[in-house]
This record gives sequence, structure tokens and C-alpha cells, in this order.
Amino acid sequence: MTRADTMTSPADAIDLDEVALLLDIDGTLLDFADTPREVWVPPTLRRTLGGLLARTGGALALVSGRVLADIDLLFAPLELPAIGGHGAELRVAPGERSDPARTPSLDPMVKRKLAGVAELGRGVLIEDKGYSLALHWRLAPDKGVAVTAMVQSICESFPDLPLEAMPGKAVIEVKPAAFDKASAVAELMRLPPFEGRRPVFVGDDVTDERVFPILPPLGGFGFAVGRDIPGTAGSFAGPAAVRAWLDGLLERGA
Ligand SMILES: O=P(O)(O)OC[C@H]1O[C@H](O[C@H]2O[C@H](CO)[C@@H](O)[C@H](O)[C@H]2O)[C@H](O)[C@@H](O)[C@@H]1O
Ligand SMILES: [Mg+2]
Repeated sequence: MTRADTMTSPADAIDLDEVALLLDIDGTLLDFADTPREVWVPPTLRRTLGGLLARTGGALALVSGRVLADIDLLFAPLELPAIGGHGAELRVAPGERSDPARTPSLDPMVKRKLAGVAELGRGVLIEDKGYSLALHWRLAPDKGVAVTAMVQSICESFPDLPLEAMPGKAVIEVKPAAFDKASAVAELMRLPPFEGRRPVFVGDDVTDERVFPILPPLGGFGFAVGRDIPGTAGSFAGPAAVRAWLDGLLERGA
């Protein structure tokens, strides 16, 4: 399949007057690191995103599994429109706050049980996002199967709670089933300045796969990163290729 970093269209045929740019963070804009805190945001990326935000009239948003507070620390001093926590949070414009009543936190009893999974061994990390809890094993790759099995079993032990165990890259995350990136992107695209624009979404992970099918009915399309995903318009080899593409979009004014 043609890769977006080598092809001439449709990645290069984007008109910034028409599109809304929706960008996943980890594995799309940023290279993976051993732990969530160790990722690095190149200064050029901040400048490019800030420039594209202005050039699209505010229609650029990050769409991430990370929560907004975490996103803002990573990209500071830049603050961007963003979907955080896999759709738990929504900020349409810089300076605004996501409505805290929008999504309930994950049940504390579920969190306590999940936190116990870290006993499987050194290198199994807990990330508490309020709305959800993630268990990472990038530092302990041999623990992935056991972590996944324990997490699934814990979720099944709460049959009355609508929980979702979402796999990712060396991680599994438990969240309320009521929201995801696709539902939040659909909501964002109904609001100005996103409304009426063609959504162009770039993402790398399982959670992003739900977003791709909602784009064509809105006149948009998506790009995968690091692999080919059916239903996308192409794929980028990795985050460096995505960053170079964004630099190019801004440079030529698209
Ligand atoms: O939706 P995204 O913006 O792609 O966020 C997905 C998850 O990214 C982070 O975890 C992943 O990246 C870490 C840093 O490179 C890596 O150590 C970890 O193994 C990956 O799973 C983040 O920590 C999660 O909260 C996000 O859901
Ligand atoms: Mg990602």
C-alpha cells in the first residue's frame, strides 16, 4: 500500500481552509518511550502545531488517550483544542475547560482491584487517569499476556458495570464503555470552528480504528501510522514522517 510520506495525494492535496486536523499523540506525533513521562516533544512540533492551529482558524485538535492535564504539561506553553482520556474530555478551544460532569470517574473499587495487577512484577506500571486506569508493561514485555488476562477477569467480576478493557501498545486500559475517541470526534465535529470542515485524522492504535469509519460521512478521511489500516487513505511510516508532513503543510500554506 502506498505510504503517505512518499505519495502525492491525498495527504498532499489537503486544503487548510477546508479541513479540521485531528491528531493522535503517542505513536503518531511523538515517538514511543519506555514510560509515559519520558516522551519528548520537539520544539519544532510545538511551532508547527501552533502555526497550523492559526492557519486552520482553530480547527486543529489533539485526540489522545492521555488526559488534558497531561497533554498540557507535555506541550506547554502551547495549549490546543483536544479530546483527552479516549473521549472522556473535550476542549474545543485553548483556555476552555472540559466539563467535569461530562464523564464519571472509574469506580474506585475497580481501580483498587486493577492496581493489584502490578503485583505481577517489576515494570508493570499503573497510570491513573481518573476516568480510567491503564496498566503498562513496556518495561516488562514478558508480563503482557498475564496482565491482559488478569485485567479481563477483573472486568468480568463487575458484570453490572459497563466497563471496557481497551488494548493498546504495551498497555491495557479500563474505562467506562460509554465513550470513545469516535464518539468524541463526532461531537467535536458538530461544534464551531470544526463544524462544516472535513476531518483529517491521523492515528496509530486500536482505539483510533474506531475513528476512521466515521470520517467519510463527514467528507473526511484518515491516515494510519506504522501500519496499514483498511479504510484509511494511506499510512505514514512513523511519527517522524507525520511531523515532516505537518511541517510541509504549514510551509506551503496549503
Ligand atoms: O491516544 P494516544 O495519544 O496515542 O495515547 C495512547 C496512550 O499513550 C501513552 O502510552 C503509550 O505511550 C507511552 C510513551 O511512549 C509508552 O510508554 C506506552 O507503552 C504506550 O502505551 C499514554 O501513557 C496512555 O495514557 C495513552 O492512552
Ligand atoms: Mg497513539
